[in-house]
Formats: sequence, structure tokens, C-alpha cells
Amino acid sequence: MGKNKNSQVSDDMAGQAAGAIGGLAVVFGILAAIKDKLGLSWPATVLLTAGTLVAIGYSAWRLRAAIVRLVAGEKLPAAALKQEAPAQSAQEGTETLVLPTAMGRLLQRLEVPVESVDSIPHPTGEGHMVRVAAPHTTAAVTRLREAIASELDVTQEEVNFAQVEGSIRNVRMLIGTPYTHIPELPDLVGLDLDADIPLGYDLWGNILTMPSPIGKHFLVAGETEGGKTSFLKFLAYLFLVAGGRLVIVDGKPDGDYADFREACDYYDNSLTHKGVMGALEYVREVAERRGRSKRDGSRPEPMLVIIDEILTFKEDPAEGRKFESALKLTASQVRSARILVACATQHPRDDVISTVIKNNLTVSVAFKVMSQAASRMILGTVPEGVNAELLPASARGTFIIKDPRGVREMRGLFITDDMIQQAVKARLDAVEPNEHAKAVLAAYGSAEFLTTEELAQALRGCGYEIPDGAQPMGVAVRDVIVKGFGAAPDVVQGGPASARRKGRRKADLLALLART
Ligand SMILES: Nc1ncnc2c1ncn2[C@@H]1O[C@H](COP(=O)(O)OP(=O)(O)OP(=O)(O)O)[C@@H](O)[C@H]1O
Repeated sequence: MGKNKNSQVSDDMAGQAAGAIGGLAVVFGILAAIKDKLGLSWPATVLLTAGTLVAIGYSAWRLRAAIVRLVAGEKLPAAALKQEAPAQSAQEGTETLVLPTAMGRLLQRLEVPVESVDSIPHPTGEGHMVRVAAPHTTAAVTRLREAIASELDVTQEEVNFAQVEGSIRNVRMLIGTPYTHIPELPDLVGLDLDADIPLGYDLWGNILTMPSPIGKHFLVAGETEGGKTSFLKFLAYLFLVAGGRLVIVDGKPDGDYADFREACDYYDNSLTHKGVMGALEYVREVAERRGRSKRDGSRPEPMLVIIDEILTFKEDPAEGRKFESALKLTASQVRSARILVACATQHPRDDVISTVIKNNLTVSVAFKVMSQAASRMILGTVPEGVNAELLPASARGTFIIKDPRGVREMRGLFITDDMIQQAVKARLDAVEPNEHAKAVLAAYGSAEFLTTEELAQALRGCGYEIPDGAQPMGVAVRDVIVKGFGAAPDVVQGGPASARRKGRRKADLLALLART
């Protein structure tokens, strides 16, 4: 191949030399003839002839370029020609306007104002780095997803784009199944919630981060099974391993967050208005306490408050309004206390994602939705071409996040239930209960709930003097609990549904322990 090319070049040079000598002779002859015929002076003859020759040469050059394109099967549209010509000639100083790669030529055919298209490796697909010509932005390419898919005869889901951070003219493009390259979970030892935190990965398997979540509130929305719970569980996991606090209000009946329960400062899965209002009140109290202790210069651990699913607390209109104003109050009061609220819904409608919700939860995370309108509802104003409706159905857990760093698509990092259980255990193991706490926990054994009476009975068996009579007994039991856990959880209704009685939950005691 190389040899053929060399001999072709020397043939070309010989041909050009012969042409030049012949050309000179012809020019000399023409000059003499024109001078004789028109009776012009020599300078006028030379100028007239040179001008005519330049015009002929330019026309021949245009004709040759057009023929070359036609032979190559190109149908370059006029608009693209205009946009490409300066960029090409400035860059390479060549006369050809044809981009070297097949993808480049395809994009030109689709009238995309491309400046360059280079192949980039991808483990399972075909990668391209596309640079669009100024003043255009990457939307000039990303909005043509359907057309590109149809030209390549692939599904739209096999045409993927990944923004290049900090650039509005460069975009990476993957032709192939998205998110096949799953990276390892980054090392989370020493994770600092006040710095960037890992959240997901891009089409090339690169880990993507977001700036510190402290001081922000999240809205997480998308159709069912998109990956919202998994995303929030990952966030909660980060808080757990980084020493943050957790409050979880699980408004779905499946108990998705139950594994976190023992490590939570407050956990509610009652699906009631009272439950969520109690949690918000608790969080505001913590913020107030933190505000008071701020004066001693201490910096409290960040706290993540998850409320999933918000529709549960908005179904009754009157209760919904109360919930929204409590949420608004909480969001504004707790931010400076290093507490952040994350609300999730699988109902991206304007009656659920109301103005109050949108205005107070400023980091938006959109999972797959059914329409562009729903995507807009979650994300608000985004660059053209950004649409959660187009997120791949094949890669669950893919989302678009809009945060102070911009708007990006990624697939969430995923953790197993085992990992959550280990992190919860590590949190609990880090706390060595004192003798009173040990006695109380031993009294519970494997029970989740004990009435005051049952606990009193068990404590008597351990040598504690607990008097009879409801009131003195309650005071004495509470006293032992306070000695063991630093405080006593509220008395709640528990036990089997058929026979609800007053007592305390073990999870609440463990939560107190985890807090000490
Ligand atoms: N980042 C991810 N990587 C791989 N699989 C994921 C990821 N996120 C979610 N999944 C899978 O997708 C499925 C749905 O996830 P998840 O339960 O989080 O969705 P959801 O949006 O919370 O659903 P719903 O609204 O019904 O509660 C789960 O089976 C989960 O294993």
C-alpha cells in the first residue's frame, strides 16, 4: 500500500513539471499573439493574461473539488459547506471539505456543523469525539439522535451522548448498548461529605462526582422502577460510611429502607401524615440544638433526611398543604445546620412536584419518565436535547442530575443490601453500650417491641429494683433507659395489630445508641 502511494506521488510530480513547462510555452505564445492582435503595450498584455489565467485556474479548482466529492459518493449540503470551509482550510490548509471518518461524513450529511469527529476507543461500542463549529453547541448533534439512529439502522437507545465537562462544543458519542462498562465502587475510606462525592459513572465507565451535598436539598423523581430508591440508598450509604446521620421517612409499604433502620436517628414507615410531620419536627429541633451549640465552635455531622414517597403525604389535600409548609419551613431552617432533605416521587406531575417542592429542593435528579413534559417538570430549564424521556430503559439507575456543576447524565453507583447491612453493623459496633444499655438490650432479645410492663419484668430479673404500680414502674424503667442510652425514646403503640399496647421499640433504642 505504502509503495503504491509513493510511486503515485513521484508520477504526479513529473506530470506537474511537464505541465508547467508546457504551460509556460503556451503562456508565452498567448502573450505574443494578444500583443500583436490588440496592439497593447507589454505590461497591459501581461496583466490581462495573468488575470484571465487566475480566473480559469480558480474555476478548475472548484470543479475538481466537486468531482472528487461526487466520486466519493458525498452529497454535501450547501449549508454545511459554508460552515465547514473556513474551519477546514484554517486547520489543515487543504482544499478538501470532507471529514476523514464515516461518522464525520454522516454528521455532515445531516447538516450538523461539525468541526471535527475523531474515533475514541470504547470497550464494547463505537466511540466518537464530536466537536461542533462555533457558535453552535453540542445540542446541534444531540438533538439528532433519531436521525442518526435511522441513518445507522440502530435503535435510538444505541445512540448515546456524554457531555465533556466544561465544554459546550465537545460531546462524546457512543454507538452501542449504554452503560455496559461498570466501574468498581471507589474507595470510600475517609470519604469527606464536605468535598466532592461519587454518585455514578458515564458511558465509558468513568466515575462521576457531585460537589459536596451539604447545604443542598434534593428532588428525586421518575417513573416506577427507574432507580430512585437505589439512588437514595446509595446516598444514605455514603452518609453512613462517612459518619453522617440519617433520618428516613419511608412512605412506601415495601420497607425498602428497613436495613438502615437501626442506624437512623429517626425512622418512620407508618405511611401517616403524623409520621412525616413528627420526623420534620424532629429535624427542626436538631437544627435548633445545633444552632445553639454552634457558639462553642463545634461542627456537627452532616445529616441526610430522606422522604420517599411524597405523594403518600399529599394524598389528602388539607394534610398535603400542611406537609408542604412544614417541608418548606424545615428546608429553610435546617440548611445552615448541615442538614439536607431529599424528597422522592414516582409521580412527576405538577400537583405532586408543586412550586413549593421545586423552589425548595434545588438539586434535581430525573430518572426515566414517559414524556418530555415530565422531564421538564423535574429538571426545569435545561439545554436543548436534555430529556429524561430518552434515558435508556435497558440501564436502570440512569439519571440526569442538575446541580451547581451543570446538567449531566450518569448511571448511579449501585450497592447491595449486604453492603448496607455491613455498614449499619459497623456503625453499631463502633458504639460500646454501658451495663444499663446491655441489660435493656438483653431484655429485648430478638423482640422488636416490649411494653413497659414486659421491660420492667425483665429488668427485675437482672437485679434492678422496679416498683409496682403503673406510674412508679414507668419512671423507674425510664430511669434505667436514660442511664443506658443518654435519653429515652418516646413511648409508642406497638405489638400485634390485634392488641396494640404502649411500650418502646428496640430500633429507637439502638438509634439512640448509634447517636452517642
Ligand atoms: N444504578 C443501578 N445499577 C443497576 N441496577 C439498578 C440501579 N439502580 C436501580 N437498579 C435496579 O433497578 C430496579 C429498580 O430500582 P429502584 O427500586 O431503585 O427503582 P424505583 O425508581 O425506586 O422504583 P419505585 O418507584 O417503584 O420504588 C431494582 O431492581 C434495582 O436493582
